[in-house]
Order: sequence, then C-alpha cells, then structure tokens
Amino acid sequence: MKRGFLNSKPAKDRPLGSPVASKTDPVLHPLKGTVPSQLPYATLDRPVDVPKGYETKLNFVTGASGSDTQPATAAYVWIALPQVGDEPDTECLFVPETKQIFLNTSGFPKPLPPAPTRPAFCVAPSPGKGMGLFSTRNIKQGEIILHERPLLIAPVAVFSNTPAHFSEAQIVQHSLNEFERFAEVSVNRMTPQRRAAFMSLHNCHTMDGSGPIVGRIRTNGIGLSGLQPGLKAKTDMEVKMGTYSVICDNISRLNHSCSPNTAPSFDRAMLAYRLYAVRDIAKGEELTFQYVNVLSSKSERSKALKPYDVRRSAISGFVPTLSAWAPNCQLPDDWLINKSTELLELIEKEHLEHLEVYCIANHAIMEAYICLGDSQNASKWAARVELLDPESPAYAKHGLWRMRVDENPTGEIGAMLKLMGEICGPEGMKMMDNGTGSFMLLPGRPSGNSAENRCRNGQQLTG
Ligand SMILES: C[S@@+](CC[C@H](N)C(=O)[O-])C[C@H]1O[C@@H](n2cnc3c(N)ncnc32)[C@H](O)[C@@H]1O
Repeated sequence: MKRGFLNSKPAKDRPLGSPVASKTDPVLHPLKGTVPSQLPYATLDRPVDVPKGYETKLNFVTGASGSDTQPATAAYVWIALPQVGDEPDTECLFVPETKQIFLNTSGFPKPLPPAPTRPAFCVAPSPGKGMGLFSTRNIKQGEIILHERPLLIAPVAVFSNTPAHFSEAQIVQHSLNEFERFAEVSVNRMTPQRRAAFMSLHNCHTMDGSGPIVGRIRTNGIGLSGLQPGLKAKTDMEVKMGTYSVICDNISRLNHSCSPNTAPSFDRAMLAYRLYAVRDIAKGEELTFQYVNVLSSKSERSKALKPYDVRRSAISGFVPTLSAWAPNCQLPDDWLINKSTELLELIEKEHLEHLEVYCIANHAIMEAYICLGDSQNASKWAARVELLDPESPAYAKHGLWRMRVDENPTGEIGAMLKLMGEICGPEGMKMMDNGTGSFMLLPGRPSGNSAENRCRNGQQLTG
C-alpha cells in the first residue's frame, strides 16, 4: 500500500487500518497506547449507537490462495501462517505490508523442531497469580524451554471510522467494539482446539468495555514491533501501526517477575517464539518473564504494571449504587445485578471479601431484585445479608418494592427515587451520587466500620 493512498478517499469510505490519518480529518480515531495493556478503558454503561455508514463493513472475498480472507476494502488481511505441513498455524490479522514481511523473510516458512517427548514445563496454578508455567526438571542457563507457534497475532489497535460528534468515551467504546469485530473473525477461523485454547486464556479486562476477545488480547498479548517497514514511522501513532500483540497458549501463561528466569525471542522465519532460560532454573520453579523494563525505577515499573492489576483497579473504581441505576430508565433492568455480580466475582478471585464493597455489592443485588418485584431472588441474596423469607410480607412493605416496574411505586423511598430521577435525569443523579452511592442511606445498607458490617454469611459466599 502506498503511503497516502488511502488519504485520498473520502473519510466515510476509508477502510480500517489506513496507516496515515489525515490531519484535517477529525473522524478517524485510533485507539491509544503502545501495548494492549495501555489501551484506554471505556466508561459507558450502554452500547454506542453508531449512525448508518460508520460501521466498517466486513464483506470478505477469499484470496487467490484460498487461505486468506480479505475485505473488499482491504486494509487488513486475515491469514493463517506459516502453513507448513500438519503444523499448527497462527491466525494473523495483518496489514498487507506485514504479511509481505513474513513471506519475504529468508527461510520462511521454517518448520518447528520436533516436540520433546517430555516437556520441560507444565501449566499449573500459581498462588495469587492465577495460572503460571513451572519447570518439570532442572534447566540450564541458555537452554530452550519451548518453541511455540502463537494462536493469534493482531494489531494493538485498529482504526475506526467514528462520527465527529462522538464524545471521548463513545470513541473509545466504538473503537473497542470495532477491534472486537475484527479480532472475532480471526478467532472464528481457528481450529476448534485452538479457539478453545484462546478462549480459556485469562481475561482481566472484563469491566472496561473490552469484548471477550479483545480482553484476552489485552491480557495476554506480547508486544512485537517493527512489522511495517513500508512506513517510516515519524509519529507515535505510526510506530503503533507496526506493533502487534502475539497471543500464545503457553507463553501467555507466564507471570511477570522483575527478576525473571526466562526470555522469549521471536523467530520470524519459523513464526514461533523460543523461550529460553536466562539462568539456571531448578525443577518445580515458576517460570517468569518481564512484562516491563526491569531496569526502570521502582515507581516507573509499578506505573507500567498498573494495568495488569486491573482486577484491583476495577474493584477500587466501582461501587454498585442503587441510585445510579434504579431511577435511570436508560439502563437495562439487569444492569445493577450484572455489574454487582461481576464485582463479586472479581473480589472473590482476589480474596478481598473483607472489603466493605463486598457487602455493598451483595446488598445492591438484593435491592435490585426488590426493585424488580422479584422476592424469590431477592430472598436468595437477602439470605446473605438479612435472611428474609421470600413469602415474607416484609417485601411488599419494603420502601423499594417494585419501584423499577410500577408506574407509581407504593414504597416511600422508591417513589422518592423515581421522582428524583425524573427531575434530575440520569446525569443529575450521577452528579448527586458522585459515584459513591452515599447520598442516600437506604434501609439495611451497611455503613461505617467494614469489619463490623461484614455479611453475616460471608463464609458461605466464598465457599
Ligand atoms: C498474561 S497473564 C499471565 C497468566 C495468568 N496468570 C493466567 O492465569 O493465565 C497476565 C495476568 O496474570 C496475573 N499476573 C501476572 N504476573 C503476576 C504477578 N507477578 N503477580 C500477580 N499476578 C500476576 C495478572 O492477573 C495478569 O493480568
């Protein structure tokens, strides 16, 4: 693709992946960030309405070789490489220049070496870190531990054609949605086993607007740069255009260490990673590699690692508030239940059930069911906080009873919340609430000392 070629097209027709965005064109908004973990987080609670003509069409034609898939407005190609005998292939979402780089690499396609009869590693749980890789024998410094052909190589971001009136949050969400659609094509092209392996990878981007595939790319992608030499990168954005994320079944299971014992090196001709030991490793030791520059200062390292701590950031960044949802008819009826359930799962994964927000999330689900007039489910959740019988007349007397489903709720608090919602609108409610849920003390809501207010059945919840 010639530099500037795509710029001559009207913005509306411009395909994704145009490497150079015209300075005068305000409608193309690339994702920011150089590595997947630095992509921005979306903050919208509902889907972005994309006006007609702005969703990129994925109308494919099959390439001459029958092996690659190409949209009619080709800015990206979906191709399986390197196609050596019965060996596994990597699904690649490439700009055409990147595909060419691989095809032109001397020695490409180079077969993988025969797999050892007894692998030097295994995948096993690593306390506090999810899964990890461990050595199954003593490994000498410099020894190759494994060769691995990736499951997927995808750009760190795709360009999306975005209406000029979109807010920053809408741009981010729209870009994430478009990235998800593009990456989904690659995942659908995988063999069932490789797709299952991809989907079983860890995803810590579950609450930031990323779809399930982009979330996994962002969690597990290893950065690979310099794959677009046709473009002499002058700007940060152009550098990013040649940067890809590589997602592997095994190597992506490596956890981070600031004193790692392995390093991966990418062999372009083989289209595979080689993982080698950087020092002697004892049998049973966890294999680690560095996610960040280990020679940077402690504060720089912790800043760079922050996105990997997304579970904790997500937990600290969200309090499920009844007032943010109950009077807001733009949010779906199951919004608070889903958000609180996701939060509970994160808290349980991090073993942080002692936090007050754990109690609050349980409570929020119970209250949401009360607002929906569902005493059966409210009771299930109430059992964790207050042990109510679903037949209890207490429900009908509850101040929030059916406030989401009745035009004129009988409960005092429900009626008041509804009225406030009508007067202030969703934005006004958000401002009052200030994201804390504290502007109004609802019946039974835990407050004050978190230790004293722990759910009575906390033990049962974590089991
Ligand atoms: C690429 S995955 C590594 C494999 C992952 N542990 C798994 O279960 O599949 C990255 C995620 O692993 C976890 N992780 C990696 N290194 C860690 C460390 N040193 N301490 C705690 N968690 C870590 C974080 O949740 C991070 O988002």
